Amino acid sequence: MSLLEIDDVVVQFGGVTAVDGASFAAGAGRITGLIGPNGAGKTTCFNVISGLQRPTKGAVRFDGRTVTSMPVHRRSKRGMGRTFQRLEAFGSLSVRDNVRVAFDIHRGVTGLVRPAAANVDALLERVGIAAYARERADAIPTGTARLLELARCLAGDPKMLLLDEPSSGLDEAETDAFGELLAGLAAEGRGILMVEHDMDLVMTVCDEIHVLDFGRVIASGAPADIRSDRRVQEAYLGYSEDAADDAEASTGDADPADTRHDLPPVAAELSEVPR
Ligand SMILES: Nc1ncnc2c1ncn2[C@@H]1O[C@H](COP(=O)(O)OP(=O)(O)OP(=O)(O)O)[C@@H](O)[C@H]1O
Repeated sequence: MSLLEIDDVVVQFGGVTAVDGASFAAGAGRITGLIGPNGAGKTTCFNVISGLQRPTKGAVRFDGRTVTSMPVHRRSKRGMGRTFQRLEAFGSLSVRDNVRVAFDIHRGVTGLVRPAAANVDALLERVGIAAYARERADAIPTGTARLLELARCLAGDPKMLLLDEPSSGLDEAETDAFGELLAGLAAEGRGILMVEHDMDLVMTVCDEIHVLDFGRVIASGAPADIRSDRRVQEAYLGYSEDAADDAEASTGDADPADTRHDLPPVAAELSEVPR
């Protein structure tokens, strides 16, 4: 049994089916990617997993227990931590105080017992933002603010981290360091499930990837399998490379890949991932 299991989840918003019978799992000690084109249902799945959205149908199991109807704070207490696309830190507090408050919140302590300063500073150091400790949270760059979100989440010592576009705003060197940080967190036995548009990062760090399209899981597997999966290529590119080769062989037409500069960045990146 995996640490996190999503079983046949459906979410309908009026006439819109955002998630359409999705089932997938994410294990302890593993980095699992949840990818898919815009509007595929990734954020809605995250909301169902973390408890912000009640599914129309289906179940979520976490750490051996069905949590489908469990409120957000109880899931959090059981070891589920989440970061958001929008940033949640207290803007007027320093980076260090934001992490200090997160320790307090997770321990249910308000002001009476302070977390050891060493714990706060060690966490800032670990996620790579110690240099910003004294800065106001609303004055730091977006990428750094995302790392602050992660630090606040880690203050709760979660078994499972749900990360929504964690690398956006990071430059290449910061993204490499972030990938190493994720690998270290997984090596400690934490499960990581992340929605991420940076395909290089996803393909480098994930042990397993689930691909959503129109609310359905269209492929699950190791990065190498996902890269070459015909349905995934079709979902991102509008055609598969096998089909393109077939068409070229029969008509002599130009390779449709020549039009890839018109594709959204994520699709272009997927097509450029080395095989
Ligand atoms: N509260 C809502 N009310 C109505 N429709 C919604 C709502 N939330 C999401 N949707 C629709 O559900 C579908 C899935 O949206 P969702 O945000 O989960 O996709 P996503 O894969 O996270 O997209 P993106 O990569 O652009 O963030 C979309 O068609 C979206 O417009």
